[in-house]
Amino acid sequence: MIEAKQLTKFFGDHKAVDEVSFTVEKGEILGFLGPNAAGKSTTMRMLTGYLPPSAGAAAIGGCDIVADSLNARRKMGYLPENAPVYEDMTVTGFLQFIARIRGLSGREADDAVERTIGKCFLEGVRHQMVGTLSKGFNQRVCFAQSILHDPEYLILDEPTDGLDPNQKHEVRTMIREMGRDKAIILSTHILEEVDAVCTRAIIIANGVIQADDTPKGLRARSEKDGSLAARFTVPEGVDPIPGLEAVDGVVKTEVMEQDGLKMLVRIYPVKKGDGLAARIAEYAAGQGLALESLTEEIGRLDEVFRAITMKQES
Ligand SMILES: Nc1ncnc2c1ncn2[C@@H]1O[C@H](COP(=O)(O)OP(=O)(O)OP(=O)(O)O)[C@@H](O)[C@H]1O
Repeated sequence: MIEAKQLTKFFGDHKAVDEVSFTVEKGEILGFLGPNAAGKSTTMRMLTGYLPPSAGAAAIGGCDIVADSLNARRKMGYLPENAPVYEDMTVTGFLQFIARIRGLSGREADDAVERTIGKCFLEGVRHQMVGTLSKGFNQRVCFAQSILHDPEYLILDEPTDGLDPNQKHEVRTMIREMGRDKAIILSTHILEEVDAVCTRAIIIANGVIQADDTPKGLRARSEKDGSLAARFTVPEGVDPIPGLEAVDGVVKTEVMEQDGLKMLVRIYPVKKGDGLAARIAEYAAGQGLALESLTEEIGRLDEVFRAITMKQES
């Protein structure tokens, strides 16, 4: 388990991280989301022992990151935001160097390097100098060093930053696979990454956790989640809105589009999933509204993210 207990960090008078607490179990992939300067990297640097907390504590697999730092670091892989690499080494040479730092030697080190080169799709550049790699391949090498010793716990600061769409897809697939038996935290600005990879997400703003939920649970916080989008044509001279608002279980409606007699109306239910769509369809048929489509909306993470983080800023 990765455990953060009231982690707090001051830089001078500025409280960058404010009593952040959470746990991540094996089998979980936690997305760490937040606007710029929210405190994501600072939290990760404290979790990995690169930055001492001003208050609070962190433990990796039961080892305190300050009091039992060496054991905690052995158990984890860390991909920092601007990961340092040795530019004048070849990719293979760099990974062999990392293997030695991780205490591997001989056959064990060779096997770990080969396995990682395969996993991270680095075969084609294995003899190239790290300093001459493209940004995306450089990021893959950084990722490779974090998983070389097959750690139980992984902390990844923006792991797909700088990758092209195909590479992003490959790295996400890899993270998902590794997430089956490891505990993983990844920070990202990309909300689709949360849907693609994470089993849970934390939204942090101004150093404080604002939400900690599954992607589905976060989407459900959107006002639009569970609302109905009804597209229909009304008979000449008919205003359908008062009648729609009087249907049992409707809170309010919102006209999204109107073009002559054609309308798109959003209908908000009192309670999600209580069969309102059937009642709306029945009402439309009774009133001669020609219903073209009636769909249930799914809340969007970007709306929830904006609502949560903007509220914090204002
Ligand atoms: N070494 C430091 N000295 C002083 N202030 C710092 C230091 N590191 C971070 N900060 C400040 O702490 C706050 C949080 O920074 P942090 O890098 O953790 O944010 P972040 O959420 O990772 O942002 P981004 O998404 O932009 O990478 C910011 O206001 C930043 O300027």
